[in-house]
Amino acid sequence: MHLSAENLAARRGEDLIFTNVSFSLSSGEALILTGRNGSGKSTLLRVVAGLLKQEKGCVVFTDSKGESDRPACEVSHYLGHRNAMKSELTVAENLSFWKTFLGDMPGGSSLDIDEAADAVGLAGITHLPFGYLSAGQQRRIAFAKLLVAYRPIWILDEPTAALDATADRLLAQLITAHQRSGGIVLAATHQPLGLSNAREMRMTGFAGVNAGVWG
Ligand SMILES: Nc1ncnc2c1ncn2[C@@H]1O[C@H](COP(=O)(O)OP(=O)(O)OP(=O)(O)O)[C@@H](O)[C@H]1O
Repeated sequence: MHLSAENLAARRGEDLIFTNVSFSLSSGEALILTGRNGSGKSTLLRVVAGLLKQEKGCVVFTDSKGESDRPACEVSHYLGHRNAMKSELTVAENLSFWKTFLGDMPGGSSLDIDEAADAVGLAGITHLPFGYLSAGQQRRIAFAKLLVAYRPIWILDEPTAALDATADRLLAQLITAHQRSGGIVLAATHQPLGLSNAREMRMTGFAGVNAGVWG
């Protein structure tokens, strides 16, 4: 399995945010995007997740059979800045929705709702409305969404935002387990995630790009 990006460029509004961004990740690998605020980390993640159309370049996912006919967004979990949960619904209802909506892909397995809540250290509160949870608890449950439906690629934007040190370690363990089972991780962060098999790519925005590339 393989995820690659070739010469990506992206625009937000009128502004060109980056050009010529390439990477290549195989099963079990992680790429951590770092860089100052506004350098384009979220933009790159959104392009790979299929939420934003790139200006140039391409993203290619190749499955374990060597086939590249599925877009990366179809085989990815995307955890953005927002948690994508309904405040009025209980934790169990939110996770059940995502489990049913996303379903599993071939090649891996998922947890049931209680197992996923347990995996993020929040067993026993799945009956509560999501809106009652603290910011860190909400983030943990947003992470549990990744566990209730199998996707080989995890795209994570500031996954540790609002998390305490225990949750940081828990999340690193879950990411590591995903990598060990052959998964690929692409994450943006300002804090070290404590992953072992991870490379870093520092985003610089458009500032360092040579003039003239748009010829
Ligand atoms: N919808 C939009 N329209 C116009 N410009 C945008 C839009 N969204 C983001 N931008 C700009 O794109 C640039 C890159 O933003 P992006 O969110 O990718 O940065 P980032 O590296 O993730 O930053 P941070 O570390 O603050 O999360 C910023 O200058 C931002 O102002």
